[in-house]
Amino acid sequence: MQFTTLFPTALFIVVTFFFLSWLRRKPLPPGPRGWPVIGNLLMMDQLTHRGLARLSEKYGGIIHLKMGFRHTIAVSSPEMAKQVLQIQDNIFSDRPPTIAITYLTYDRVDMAFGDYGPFWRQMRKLSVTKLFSRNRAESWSSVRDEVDAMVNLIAMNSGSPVDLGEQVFGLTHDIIYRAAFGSISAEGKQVFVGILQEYTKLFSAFNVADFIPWLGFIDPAGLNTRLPAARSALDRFIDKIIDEHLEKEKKIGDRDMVDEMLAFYSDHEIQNDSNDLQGPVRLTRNNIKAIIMDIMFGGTETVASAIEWAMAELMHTPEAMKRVQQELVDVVGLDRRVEESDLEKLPYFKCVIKETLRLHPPIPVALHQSSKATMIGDYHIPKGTRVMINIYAINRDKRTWQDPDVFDPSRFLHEKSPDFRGSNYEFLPFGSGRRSCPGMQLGLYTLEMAVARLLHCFTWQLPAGMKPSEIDMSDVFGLTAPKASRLVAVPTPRLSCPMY
Ligand code: HEM
Repeated sequence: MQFTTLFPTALFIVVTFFFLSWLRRKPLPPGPRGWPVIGNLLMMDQLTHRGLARLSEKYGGIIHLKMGFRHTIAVSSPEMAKQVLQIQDNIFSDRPPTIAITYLTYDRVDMAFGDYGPFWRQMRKLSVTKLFSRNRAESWSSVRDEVDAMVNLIAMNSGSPVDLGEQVFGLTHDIIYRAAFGSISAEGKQVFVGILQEYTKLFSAFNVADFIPWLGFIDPAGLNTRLPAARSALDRFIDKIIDEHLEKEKKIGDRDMVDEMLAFYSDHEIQNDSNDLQGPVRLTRNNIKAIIMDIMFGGTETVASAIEWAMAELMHTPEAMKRVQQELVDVVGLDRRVEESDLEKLPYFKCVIKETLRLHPPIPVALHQSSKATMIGDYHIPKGTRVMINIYAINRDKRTWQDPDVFDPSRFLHEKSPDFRGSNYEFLPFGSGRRSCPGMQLGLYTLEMAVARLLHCFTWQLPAGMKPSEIDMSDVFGLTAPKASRLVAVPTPRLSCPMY
């Protein structure tokens, strides 16, 4: 056959093939129509837990948005969450790499932001067995000591309004700072909290280059200078701590999280795509710094916001407050402090904790990414699609929960009520599957000890005749969803034993 006839025939076959596969391709999930090039970028301010919940009422449990060049889906029903977190967990366990995250985590050499793979599995194993394990008694004792210190401080100010929000955010910073670095230097903590706050702002800042890469020169938030400044501040701070730790050998019982990681320290740069799962774990300075930031992000705002929400919901619902405080009197009495061993004997208190995590999941939207193209139901999900799992919307799904927006701890008294350990997809405060929270035990312990002691040691009143219905119950959306305004209340001691 001559070239002049061969070429058009081949071209016809190729074009027909692509046209037919395009026709056969399944549709993307439903969602609002976007504009050419920018897609749905103008809806950016609606992509909060509440905004996405509203969109899902209109379009269903899975919706598609095109953010610039990026396919994005939002999952807001238990059935769709099960698809992503269990049935196709192997495909949906990557994390979306934004420019800020990649830079601030030294190219994602940590656990929380790294993609699923052999390196991530090694980091996860190290975290679960060495850092967050119940066997690391030091972390658990730092929780008890710091909760006691907070209660003592509040007792000294009894009768006057206390900014409970500020107290509990300070508490979780102290706990994690001490568990990570072994000390509680006030000056060091202040510098570190400053770095942490800037990291939080940078992680959640909108950067148009994440969606349309050639628009990177538009930088209204000044990210191009703020990112290097934030990372250098962290380098200066943690390098000094690592050097100090390397100089001092510590006994097993005195080891903090940095000591635990330094046991795997290597000066040589390692490949984070290494397939060598059998070989020993080796950590560079950058790994250690990035993992410390995971622990700080994972363990501070999440727990603090849950403690503040529990207290706010109880003050907003006086019958629930009365019932939980009566249970503490009946089970523990008023002549000693509530201890860890009492917690299992406090069924209503446990329900208060669950109901708080249902209404106010500390991470309202979990972010994942697909590693290859797949199908969910009849919908096509392209490779590299960003997935927003709307835990907030799932925990308030009308089909599962009666009066979903009402704070009613007794709904969890029923034997068959869902549990939060990851196998009930209608209640997911800690996520589920491979990327679920590795710090759940430590987080729950802190949350329960702090709330139990605040409720047992004091009665709480609102300041200056304020009514429960006047408490501001709105939240702000970021990596977590804390109360928009701090909870202020007046404590009166109620135990007969000395408080400080
Ligand atoms: C009430 C307390 C807490 C809640 C509700 C919570 C919730 C969550 C959720 C929803 C995720 C994401 C799951 C997903 O992407 O599917 C997560 C991940 C994570 N959490 Fe927690 N968390 C809490 C406390 C903690 C604590 C105390 C730590 C550490 C000290 C921690 C460390 C982490 C880390 C490192 C990840 C990332 C895991 C990975 O990507 O593999 N969390 N947490």
